[in-house]
Amino acid sequence: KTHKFWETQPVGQYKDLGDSSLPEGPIESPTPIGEVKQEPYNLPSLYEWSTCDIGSEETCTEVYNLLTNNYVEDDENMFRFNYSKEFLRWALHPPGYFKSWHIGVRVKATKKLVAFITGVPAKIRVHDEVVTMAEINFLCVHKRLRSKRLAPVMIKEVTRRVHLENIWQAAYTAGVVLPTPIATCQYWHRSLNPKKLIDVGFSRLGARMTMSRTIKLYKLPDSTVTPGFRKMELRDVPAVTRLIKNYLAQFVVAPEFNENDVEHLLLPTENVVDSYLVESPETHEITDFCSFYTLPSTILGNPNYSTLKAAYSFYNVTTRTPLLQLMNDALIVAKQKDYDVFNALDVMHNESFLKELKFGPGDGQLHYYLYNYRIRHALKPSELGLVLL
Ligand SMILES: COc1cccc(CC(=N)NC(=O)c2cccnc2OC2CCNCC2)c1
Repeated sequence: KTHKFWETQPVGQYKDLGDSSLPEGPIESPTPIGEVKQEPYNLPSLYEWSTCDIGSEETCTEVYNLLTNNYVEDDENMFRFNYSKEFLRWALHPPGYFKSWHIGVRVKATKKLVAFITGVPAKIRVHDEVVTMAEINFLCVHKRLRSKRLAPVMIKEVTRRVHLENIWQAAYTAGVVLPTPIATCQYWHRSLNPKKLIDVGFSRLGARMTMSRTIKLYKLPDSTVTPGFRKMELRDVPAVTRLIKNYLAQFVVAPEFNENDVEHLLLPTENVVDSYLVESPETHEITDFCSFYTLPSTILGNPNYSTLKAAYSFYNVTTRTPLLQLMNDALIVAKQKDYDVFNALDVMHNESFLKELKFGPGDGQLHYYLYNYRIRHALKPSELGLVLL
């Protein structure tokens, strides 16, 4: 497949594959700040750039509506991600965020928001190099404006604005293969409400399986089993930060979290992110942690249901409790909170529980990418300690 745009960018190129003489690390050197293009890239004449203040209720609603109607769908176009407004405010306002990296495209004549792309700053370690990067997300072009080549100019514009803050690398994911993935992950789903999942076509009744047998197969206990398992609270931030920093150190690519990051990203926020920990009843030491974020999907064209309530595995750490048992408690809590499905990628140590906890493989893959940073060999998913929203 020809990638007219990506062949012009500082990313691993197919022609470089196998050329182990190329060093790991930045592909291009930083541009002297005075030489970074000061003015925005040109858009087609009908459109204009519009920095979006997600903190504004009106603008957040415009972004929400654009994504709700035009963002990523599954391969069979049966579901579309339906990020909530509170999720968008949370995802786009991490410590140190730049409003200028929340970029919209509007129709000049009507001011209608028709496209969007975002970046947020994050410290990502690659092997033992900690690099400040932009995490790029929410690239969305209105369905009616597809194949007008808007995406390349939006990617160049967010790159320009990231460069203006003296940041030269980025991380992003996509369901499509571009030059060149640093890792390719499989996604898995654990049914919590199998009857609804089958009704809406997310799952199919197994061969030689009845509906009642299927409901029984996925049944979970009413309450969690690990002694000391409880919701994370503000007072837990220092201990959880220590726990997660130590745990993520084992992966080749992983975020470097400080206490501010942990407080923002992992402290429970209603309908956005849930996190639990195990506090030893004897020593009161915090030994384990699990978390998931809430990303519903609109169900396209089903008469009985409009929304799929999905939990996405986020960061999970064990030092005492078996990961299998901790994750089963996460499933139990998600079921208690009426989620229909619990999704996970095969990153970190997730592979060790997926099959045993009755996850089924999804029908797609999620590819991870770094911009302007070469990694000599693609990573196994188990070497990846980074979960993007
Ligand atoms: C069930 O509704 C869907 C609506 C749109 C797309 C997909 C399939 C899909 N593309 N799933 C994932 O990318 C995925 C599957 C498991 C875990 N995380 C995921 O993606 C996350 C991380 C990347 N940004 C989107 C959310 C499913």
